[in-house]
Amino acid sequence: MADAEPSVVPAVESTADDIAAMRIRGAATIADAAAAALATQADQSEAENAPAFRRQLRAAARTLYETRPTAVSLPNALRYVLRGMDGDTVADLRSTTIASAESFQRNLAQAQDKLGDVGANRLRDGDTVMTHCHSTDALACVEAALESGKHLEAIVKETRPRKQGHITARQLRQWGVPVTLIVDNAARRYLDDADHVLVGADSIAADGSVINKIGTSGLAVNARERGVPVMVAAQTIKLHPDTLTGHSVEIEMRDETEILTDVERGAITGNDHDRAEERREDERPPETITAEDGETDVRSPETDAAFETGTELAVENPAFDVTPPRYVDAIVTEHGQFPPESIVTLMRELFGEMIDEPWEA
Ligand SMILES: O=P(O)(O)OC[C@H]1O[C@H](OP(=O)(O)O)[C@H](O)[C@@H]1O
Repeated sequence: MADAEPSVVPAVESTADDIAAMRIRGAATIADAAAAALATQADQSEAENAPAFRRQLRAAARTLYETRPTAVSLPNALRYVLRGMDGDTVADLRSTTIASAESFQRNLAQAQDKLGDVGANRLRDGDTVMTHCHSTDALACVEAALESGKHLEAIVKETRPRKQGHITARQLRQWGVPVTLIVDNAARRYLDDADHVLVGADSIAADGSVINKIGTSGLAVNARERGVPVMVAAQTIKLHPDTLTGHSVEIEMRDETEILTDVERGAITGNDHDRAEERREDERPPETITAEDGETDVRSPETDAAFETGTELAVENPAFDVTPPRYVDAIVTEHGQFPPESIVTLMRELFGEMIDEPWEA
């Protein structure tokens, strides 16, 4: 019989729920919360011996890992913390794991400050930046520029469906930056007023592709056409090590309810109660169909399809897209700025070729 999954402390479960529901969101913030949750697991573990402690920490990491698939900062955080777990006793394992989580969180904050200084050097006094979504790495560049005395203005894309642009607008206004909020579809029109497009990243692939909030790639293509440079602010925990060995980055598909309420769905389909899973079983075609001549047919994909016609509505809600490196001018990290095509050298230096998944061990 397989061993039961080790229990994880409630704080880990609630952090995982918050990440999945995007109450905790943003790649760096997710990484920070995941490291904190592992520290809490270590602190509150009641494991009786070292192997049991290790199993619990791995289970906690798996619980966090399975929340959202795209931002690589999450597995990179889990790897970092679990690599620091060291010792032969529960006491040693506890203290080293907590120290490792704290060290990760410190590095995260320092990296953001450093990349902010690098990014700020690209911004001139009087520039206008166009932003997409809400990125703490991107905002760190603006903050550093403001602190060095530069005056900036911002055109902030709303960023449907979750409107994280509103968070960006609020933060920029608190810093005294004049903000023009626009709907996503107005971006091309306002690019003529922008000196930079400034975005963050959830993952960066070895070829320099940038995986960021849905809408980034269209913005970058339009910016290239208008001659506006695109700057991606991404500390190195956003570099996706699996892409060094040919893996691609999974794009998260989120629930359609972020786009459509049930009432809106009903208005489109003409059906007030149109959720497929809620359709009453007696509305479905029978398993067998008796034709007028008495012949009996088994229900087929064709008859199912006919039933669906006119009632089903497909809604797709990808959370991220991929911007090819040719549309990106610079990736700004805590190690300096890189043309996207050369980011692979930094990835090799930081990660090597082989990547483990310590939560599976
Ligand atoms: O790490 P920082 O720069 O804060 O955020 C990076 C990215 O994380 C966000 O994803 P989501 O809102 O969690 O889906 C956005 O796509 C943002 O650009």
